[in-house]
Amino acid sequence: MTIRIGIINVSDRASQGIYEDIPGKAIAQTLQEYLTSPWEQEYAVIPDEQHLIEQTMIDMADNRGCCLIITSGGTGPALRDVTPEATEAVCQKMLPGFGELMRAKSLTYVPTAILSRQTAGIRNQTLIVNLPGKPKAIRQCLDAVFPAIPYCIDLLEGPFIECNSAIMPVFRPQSS
Ligand SMILES: Nc1ncnc2c1ncn2[C@@H]1O[C@H](COP(=O)(O)OP(=O)(O)OP(=O)(O)O)[C@@H](O)[C@H]1O
Ligand SMILES: Nc1nc2c(c(=O)[nH]1)N[C@H]1C(S)=C(S)[C@@H](COP(=O)(O)O)O[C@H]1N2
Repeated sequence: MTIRIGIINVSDRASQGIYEDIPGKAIAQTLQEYLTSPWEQEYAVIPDEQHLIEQTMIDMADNRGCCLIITSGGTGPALRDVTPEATEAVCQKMLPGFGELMRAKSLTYVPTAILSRQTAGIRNQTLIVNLPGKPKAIRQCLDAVFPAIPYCIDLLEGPFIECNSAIMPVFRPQSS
């Protein structure tokens, strides 16, 4: 089973070319370091438009076979920040522990971590995880939650993801 992972940078400015797409590239770079299994990426840089975010997530999950979609940006309190709303709209189940853990870890770096409403959820067999848009937040948040992601994808009957244990200590319960 091919491991296909979707990366979506939600940013008005990056999508207009005003910012370089640093967060999206940081996600791809981090996954490249973590995974020893071969994987392919689906990639998008889009503005903070809820309908477009939902359509991009649906396309990556339903048509392009992504077992995992990671978003960056649009999780804060600003008027145009709607990534968590889009995530909830396309998911059947939410996994609030992801947001709780990422905020807790992020709080050790910046007090404004509480401003992120980042969450995670499941659409059919696809796990969707939100990260904040700050480039530094990408690695900090992924390091916190990625140990549980391969097992989550096992439970969704997706592909078996193997990682470099020195860089990413994945945890799978013994009984699995
Ligand atoms: N390429 C980048 N270089 C430097 N900082 C960045 C970059 N992309 C994002 N950031 C930082 O992360 C923050 C959040 O970015 P994000 O794009 O999610 O939200 P934003 O500030 O609301 O941008 P926009 O209004 O364009 O959607 C930015 O305000 C900025 O401080
Ligand atoms: N690890 C980490 N988390 C972080 C930050 C950060 O710099 N590092 N910035 C916070 C800030 S300032 C905001 S406004 C929120 C939301 O960011 P977003 O709208 O770019 O998603 O993420 C928060 N979480």
